[in-house]
Amino acid sequence: MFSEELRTQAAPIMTAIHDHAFVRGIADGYVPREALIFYVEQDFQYLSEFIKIYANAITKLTDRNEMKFFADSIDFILNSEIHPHHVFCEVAGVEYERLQHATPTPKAYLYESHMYRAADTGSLLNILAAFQACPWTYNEIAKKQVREKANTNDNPFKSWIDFYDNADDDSEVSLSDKIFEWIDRLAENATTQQRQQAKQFFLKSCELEWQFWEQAYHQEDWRFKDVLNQANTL
Ligand SMILES: Cc1ncc(CO)c(N)n1
Repeated sequence: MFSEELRTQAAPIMTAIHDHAFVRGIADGYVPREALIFYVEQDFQYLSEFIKIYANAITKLTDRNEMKFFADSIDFILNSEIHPHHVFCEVAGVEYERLQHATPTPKAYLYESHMYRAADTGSLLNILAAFQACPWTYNEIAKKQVREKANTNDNPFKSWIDFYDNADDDSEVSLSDKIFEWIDRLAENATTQQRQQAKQFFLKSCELEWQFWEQAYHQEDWRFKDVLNQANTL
């Protein structure tokens, strides 16, 4: 199965994500305030781009069920995925509304551009492969932390963990499993070269997920951020 190959090859990246200080911090109930704020600022922008890319993907579809999948995903980001952001804001003691105006950092910009590049190929397999790192890695993080019983009542991130553990709780099959099934169906009719290209999109997205935690943890920004900000006000 193609999706099994994807998971196996991404395993070292997934392990590094589980072990990342930010992700461990969620399990342990402590993440530095600056890291939480930086994450929410960047993730807010990232998810807005995601909505646009999903909307764009709909234009490549003819099947109503497939359209519904992307429409539901947009709805999920707009109406549900604000919850985990609120959890981080509450722990950091900042208002969410204050964190919605950031300039995407180099790594976030790279990840967003990578998604657009996948969408530009016009191949649904590439688009799904590039997107899949997003629900897959978060669901894996949450499932592992639930197995480790990290979601205790005294963990301030309990409801973040529970959210991504049950991100799709109206069904037995998780959202990321459904996407892997869809990827497998498309891969059956793809050439070896097309599968390789999709794999590159998936694996790079997995690394970019790791990079996203990393840049937030260390607040890695543009070296000349003041130049960018100044140019905005002129
Ligand atoms: C960067 C990133 N990846 C995945 C998710 C989960 O949807 C998220 N909120 N942000």
